[in-house]
Amino acid sequence: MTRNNPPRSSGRQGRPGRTSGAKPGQVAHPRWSSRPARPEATDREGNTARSLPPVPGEQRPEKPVKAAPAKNAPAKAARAKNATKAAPKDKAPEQAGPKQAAPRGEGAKKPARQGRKPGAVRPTKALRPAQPVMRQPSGDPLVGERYEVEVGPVAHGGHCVARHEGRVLFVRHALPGERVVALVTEGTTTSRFLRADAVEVLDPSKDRIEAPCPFSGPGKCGGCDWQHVTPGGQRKLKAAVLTEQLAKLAGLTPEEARWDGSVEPVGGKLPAGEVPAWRTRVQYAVDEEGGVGLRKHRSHDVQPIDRCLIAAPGVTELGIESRDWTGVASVEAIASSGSSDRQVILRPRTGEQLPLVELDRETSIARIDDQDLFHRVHGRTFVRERAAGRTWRVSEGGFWQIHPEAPETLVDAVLTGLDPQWGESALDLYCGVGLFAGALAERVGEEGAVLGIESGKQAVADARHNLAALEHVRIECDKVETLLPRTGITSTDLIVLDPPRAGAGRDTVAHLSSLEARRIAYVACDPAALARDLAFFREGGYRPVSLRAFDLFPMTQHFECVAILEPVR
Ligand SMILES: C[S@@+](CC[C@H](N)C(=O)[O-])C[C@H]1O[C@@H](n2cnc3c(N)ncnc32)[C@H](O)[C@@H]1O
Repeated sequence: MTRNNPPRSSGRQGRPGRTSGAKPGQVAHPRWSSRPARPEATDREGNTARSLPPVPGEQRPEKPVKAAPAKNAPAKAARAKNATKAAPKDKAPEQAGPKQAAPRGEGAKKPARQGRKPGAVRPTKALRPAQPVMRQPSGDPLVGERYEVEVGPVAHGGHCVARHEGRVLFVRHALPGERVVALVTEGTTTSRFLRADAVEVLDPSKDRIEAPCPFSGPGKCGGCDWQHVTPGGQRKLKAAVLTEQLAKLAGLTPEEARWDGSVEPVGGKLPAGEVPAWRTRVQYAVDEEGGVGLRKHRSHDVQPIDRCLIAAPGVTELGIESRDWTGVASVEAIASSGSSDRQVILRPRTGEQLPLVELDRETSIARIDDQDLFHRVHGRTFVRERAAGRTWRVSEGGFWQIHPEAPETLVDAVLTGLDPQWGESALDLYCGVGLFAGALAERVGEEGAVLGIESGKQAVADARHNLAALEHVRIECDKVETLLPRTGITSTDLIVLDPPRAGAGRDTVAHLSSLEARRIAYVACDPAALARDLAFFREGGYRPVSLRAFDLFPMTQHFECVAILEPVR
């Protein structure tokens, strides 16, 4: 059992965090050394590696420690300014109030709302969450209309396409070839398309099954898209989406993309009706009564649940669903698959104090404030994961693949595709806590060089910690599109890029295409962004020589791809 005992002191204390992961010039591989990397790259706020915030879990000095001697006074002054700016982030967590997240049904009384503390600083306007601008849709509303339709092909986004009297409908909970009654959930007479749910299936597909999850279905939880589909049927849908996106956005057939047309199952094939419990990170929403659930599709409404079937056993055993979370807006549960580490990250409702949390297992607890800053409440500020022969520290807010087998699967696909050689130089872009950088570094050896770029400061601190023993790895903190042109690197042997859902974009792809890499591995979680960027790579003289797709998000529309590109000769 874990209780988030209020922190005793007002801040983390001790020695300073690690400074730069590599000495200037240390990774200057011959092919990069024509214009060496800047000795002190800065992140987008002007911090250098030396002025980055200390690493949680390591100790920090009570007083600011003097930065290492600066080469020039202005840089030193800028660092000092940044250190001052960063100070509020390291503020001590407030004392937790006397409230308790008791098991639901124990009748915990709601304490009175707490007002703003005297002297507390109100966030500036820019820091307050933006209010969505609600546009009044034109035309007459069609929500609630029911149309009998023939369901057409699956589309990117977890729905199928149907038509009714010339109007396009995106229908969820349907399957291609089915005849269904579609209930319109969004749209008007002037909308380009309508959104709808299949509420009655008149002619079912052979891939349809009874959804194993009682919270899945029209108007219910938005977490899974394909609960009503056999595992094989889900992978066929994903393959159809990838085929369509490649054709539409890259002008490529599966053959031209060097893809065998399959989405590979991960973690063994399951019989229809069995749900893989793969989700090692679950973001729960909390309703007005303090009950947890998951968000409904395209809605802030909460679908109360008593269990999420795709949650990993390590998440389920925390017993999150059986507690009263009054005063809390959201609960994120993380169960490491590489260690016994468990972490729960709570976001209190505005103006509410954090309740005292009791869970069914030993768990680290953190709090996120109104400005999205993390505060340690109890235990560690990170979880430890295992992959590619290494232990990885992943701090709060840092990226780690959710499926327990994803890191190994993707590292294997990347290394197989790139076939790194001893002494080669490599870039790991959008490197997170350093997963691919670490795997590449082992292969290229100390004669080689690996540069990782990542914009998240804490992820960078984790990556530097995780790869501290590898002298030929350097991690820099900034946006790829900002830093890469400033590194002075004009060529490299290998590139891995694993961008967020939006992809890398035209300018970054153009820059990467100019680096004369022998091979590029593109790890993609969005098939549309991948296809668009493959078209940009073609403009830059690169073509896919292999493409693989992995079902790393079973029961949902999502999947992961690894494309290996080579220069067109
Ligand atoms: C899909 S994750 C990949 C992380 C890592 N490769 C892994 O597998 O664990 C994308 C990462 O890119 C970072 N990121 C997002 N936008 C970025 C940008 N413009 N420049 C650099 N990093 C960025 C995110 O913080 C995140 O860590």
